[in-house]
Amino acid sequence: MTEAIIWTIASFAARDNETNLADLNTINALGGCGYHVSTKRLSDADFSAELAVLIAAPVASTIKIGVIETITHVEILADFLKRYKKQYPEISVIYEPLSLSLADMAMTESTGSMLVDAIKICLLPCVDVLILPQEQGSADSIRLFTETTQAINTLLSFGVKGVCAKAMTVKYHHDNKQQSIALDVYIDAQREILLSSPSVLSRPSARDENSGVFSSALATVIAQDYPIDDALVVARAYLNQSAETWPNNRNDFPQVVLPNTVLGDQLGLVQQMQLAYDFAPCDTNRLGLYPVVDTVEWLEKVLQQGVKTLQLRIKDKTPAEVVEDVQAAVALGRQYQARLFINDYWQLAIEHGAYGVHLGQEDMLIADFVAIKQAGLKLGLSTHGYYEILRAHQIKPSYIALGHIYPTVTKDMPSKPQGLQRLQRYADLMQDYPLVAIGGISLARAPQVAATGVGSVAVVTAITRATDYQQAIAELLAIVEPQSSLACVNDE
Ligand SMILES: Cc1ncc(COP(=O)(O)OP(=O)(O)O)c(N)n1
Ligand SMILES: Cc1ncsc1CCOP(=O)(O)O
Ligand SMILES: [Mg+2]
Repeated sequence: MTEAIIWTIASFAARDNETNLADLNTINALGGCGYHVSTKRLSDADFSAELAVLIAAPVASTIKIGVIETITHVEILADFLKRYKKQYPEISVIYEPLSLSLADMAMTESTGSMLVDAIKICLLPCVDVLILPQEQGSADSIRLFTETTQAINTLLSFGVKGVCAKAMTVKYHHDNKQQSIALDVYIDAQREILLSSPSVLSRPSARDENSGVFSSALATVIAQDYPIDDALVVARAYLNQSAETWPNNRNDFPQVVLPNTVLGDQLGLVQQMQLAYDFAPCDTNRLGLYPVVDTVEWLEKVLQQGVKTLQLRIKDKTPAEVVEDVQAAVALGRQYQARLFINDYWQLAIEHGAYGVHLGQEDMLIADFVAIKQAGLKLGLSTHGYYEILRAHQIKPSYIALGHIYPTVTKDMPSKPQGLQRLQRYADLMQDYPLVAIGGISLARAPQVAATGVGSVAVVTAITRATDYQQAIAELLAIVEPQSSLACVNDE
């Protein structure tokens, strides 16, 4: 893994050393390596010279910008960033101007401040993520939320790629009591993310919101190649804790706000999803070896080798053609007392009484989760990182699948492979769940995957393309289920 290099460029009117230290501590705590340029009291020529020195430092993965005090510094920096981004298009620029408010920044006409105007015109088009504090004025949460999303959309029109309005205090009603939470709202062209955390007052150990630590944390996580949604979640968890380590306590992580929840309803989120919560638990937290196959013939072959968790994943037939396969699959699952999951075809799974269904993130928008839950089927959900794991956790499925761990030839994946370190982090964070690792897991890789503590390893080609599938299953079972008791599971 290449080193995560973060450059920080800022001038602080007060508390310089304290703030710079907080930045660098954050970067170190989260596994990055920071290089800092302080712009304070620098002449324009000296500022340009400092930036030229930075060019000689190791290439940045992300650049964090804090307070920039003068119009010419803004112009010099914007010019520098434009040139640097041309040379290194992968680089991300995170900007947290601290003293500027969302409302001021989002004004379309001039604010009367030439500095703010210069920031909007010159700097924002070079910025990937702008982080602004939310004004705490309104007692009406829905209005505050609506105004915030409008302000963010205005800012996006200035050319910044994504905007996060951070730690907005939202009051809402739950169980006849008024609750107060801190809400982060992030919007870019592809996504809108809402994260809720306990209010700052109820978290005495939380870090100072106005110290620039959020953007340093975000920059450091992005520098390690985490996508923006995951980086937001980790940065928020870091702010919510006091420890100077990568966050790993679930209490510190935010909750993803979904429609059909008390908070989601009160924020006026549109209900596109038929969501249900708290699915039937699996009969074990350790689902063991989990072959995923595309024919009834393969189901029977793996069942004959003692497999107790398996999935029928058919991608090349019409729904009508699949009916008989699902029927036969359910019958086999019963005969072998195995946990049979049906991928995608949740209606057929309900109709024919499968043990469970496996669905992906996109299915959350279209599948009827209420019907799946009411039918008593177990639900497995795919996830591809922190954000999706927390989103799945809101629904409390029967298991969470974590993927893809290694490159896979079986499915075109839009995301990058997670790798073992991330898998270990997810396994530690979600250890109370049945977890399934999937994607590119070969016989040779299975021991390291199992050692992360996930109770189940799902494979396709490790079995279906093995020269001797029976031997492959025996060896995989020995790795994943060393103390397998082969308990009956369908006699409930
Ligand atoms: C155990 C397990 N994990 C993940 C997947 C992938 O499911 P999904 O995201 O729905 O993608 P498709 O399999 O439908 O292509 C899975 N099937 N099983
Ligand atoms: C269905 C699926 N979802 C994520 S990776 C994957 C395919 C896993 O197949 P293989 O074990 O052959 O990499
Ligand atoms: Mg699917």
